[in-house]
Amino acid sequence: MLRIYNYQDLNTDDLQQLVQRNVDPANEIRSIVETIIETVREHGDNALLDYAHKFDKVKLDKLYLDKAELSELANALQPEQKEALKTAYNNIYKFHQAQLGKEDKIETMPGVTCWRELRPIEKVGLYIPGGSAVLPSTFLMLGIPARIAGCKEIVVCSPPQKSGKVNAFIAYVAELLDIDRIYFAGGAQAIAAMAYGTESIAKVDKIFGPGNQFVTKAKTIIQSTTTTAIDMPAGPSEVLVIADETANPIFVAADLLAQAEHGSDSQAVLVTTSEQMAEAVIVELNKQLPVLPRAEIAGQAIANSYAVIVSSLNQAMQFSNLYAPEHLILATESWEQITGDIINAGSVFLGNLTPESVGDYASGTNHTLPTSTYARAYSGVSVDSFVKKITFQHISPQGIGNIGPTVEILAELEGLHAHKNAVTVRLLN
Ligand SMILES: NC(=O)c1ccc[n+]([C@@H]2O[C@H](COP(=O)([O-])OP(=O)(O)OC[C@H]3O[C@@H](n4cnc5c(N)ncnc54)[C@H](O)[C@@H]3O)[C@@H](O)[C@H]2O)c1
Ligand SMILES: N[C@H](CO)Cc1c[nH]c[nH+]1
Ligand SMILES: [Zn+2]
Repeated sequence: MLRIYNYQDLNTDDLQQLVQRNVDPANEIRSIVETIIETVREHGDNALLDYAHKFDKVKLDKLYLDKAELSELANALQPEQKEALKTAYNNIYKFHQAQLGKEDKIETMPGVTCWRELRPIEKVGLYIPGGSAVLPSTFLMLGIPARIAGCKEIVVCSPPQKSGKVNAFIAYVAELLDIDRIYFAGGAQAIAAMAYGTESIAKVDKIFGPGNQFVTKAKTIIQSTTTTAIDMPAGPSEVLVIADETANPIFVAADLLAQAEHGSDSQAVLVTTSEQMAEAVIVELNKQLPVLPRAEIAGQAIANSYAVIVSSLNQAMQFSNLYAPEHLILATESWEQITGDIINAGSVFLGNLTPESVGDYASGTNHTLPTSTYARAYSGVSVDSFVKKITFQHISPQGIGNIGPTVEILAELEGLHAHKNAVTVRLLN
């Protein structure tokens, strides 16, 4: 069950150690992933077929499903299941569509005009996890902003299921998003295939999507070794709940377990101003955990998690900013007083009636979020992730007279005379 720490007993080193997660000290995962990447690079589709057999225990006779096959699979859904996916689709679409705001042109000096225009990234690769649970919600979270941005080519990879197919929910989302094919490739091999290209799978410009430690390590490796970019490291799920005496321990325990059930390497942290709250949450965890179908996985994640007792909500926020959680829940009626102090978090859930699960599925925000302290520097996926913002400038006859002398002096002080001359010739002619 949850280990309990007292914030006041922790020194700086203890705190640094406590907030570390998913470390790969002996580089075991790195070395497995490097071998997989090299093998896919050399052997292309054949390597993908072999890895599907080795890791997913599926003997594939082909590497993808096309539109007609997906459509047939999607027929198996019940009307209420389709409705739920459509509601999620509509909310996510609405929230992301609003991110496409147009920027004004700025005249920095008379006759000197600068502005930015969006252009979609042409070829994008979406990774939809499917190891311990198949996540059609992730397909919505990646496919909707890709479509809104206007990406031309969308490659989708997901691990093959035992049936040798994808599940009907994934197939239906493919229909909603008008996707032509889904490739059967999971783990590091899928990331390598999209970064290098294979006989079947096109090389893409940027790879998106969450995944386990193999997927996340592969993304960080290909980011530094190929010309393919990535959205961010979005690894094993995590949540940090800040709770005071106004929180409901039943809700808090349920929220901790919701992320714990993703995987044994997930983490669910409670930071509370009240020792009684910590005890009440542990009582609730003991009630709720054993009846979960994924109790074993969730139990392992809870065993890797902990609670921290703090003296105030401000101290709670200090710890949370250091931890930089993927998901931050403010289980307090005073949430409005502390939201301004949030510095590092992927996505935030305010008050006692806002479960993290709404963001996972259907409120509209994106659930592909930075983990493992990367929320200190990265944002979650949005339409911005799928576009480039290209800067433009135009100089009028009046503008060259205004800006030219400044550039001549700056070029001269850097000793770059050809730069200076490109201005001078315009001023003189
Ligand atoms: N941060 C986010 O935004 C976010 C969102 C959704 C899910 N997630 C996380 O995504 C993860 C999904 O993980 P998953 O495992 O269910 O699915 P996954 O699709 O990420 O990984 C499955 C693949 O891992 C590979 N694999 C498994 N064992 C291996 C081994 N021993 N060696 C090499 N490769 C191996 C296999 O190829 C398999 O196809 C979870 O940790 C979940 O918490 C994170
Ligand atoms: N909580 C996950 C992100 O860490 C997203 C997800 C998908 N389905 C359920 N949850
Ligand atoms: Zn979740």
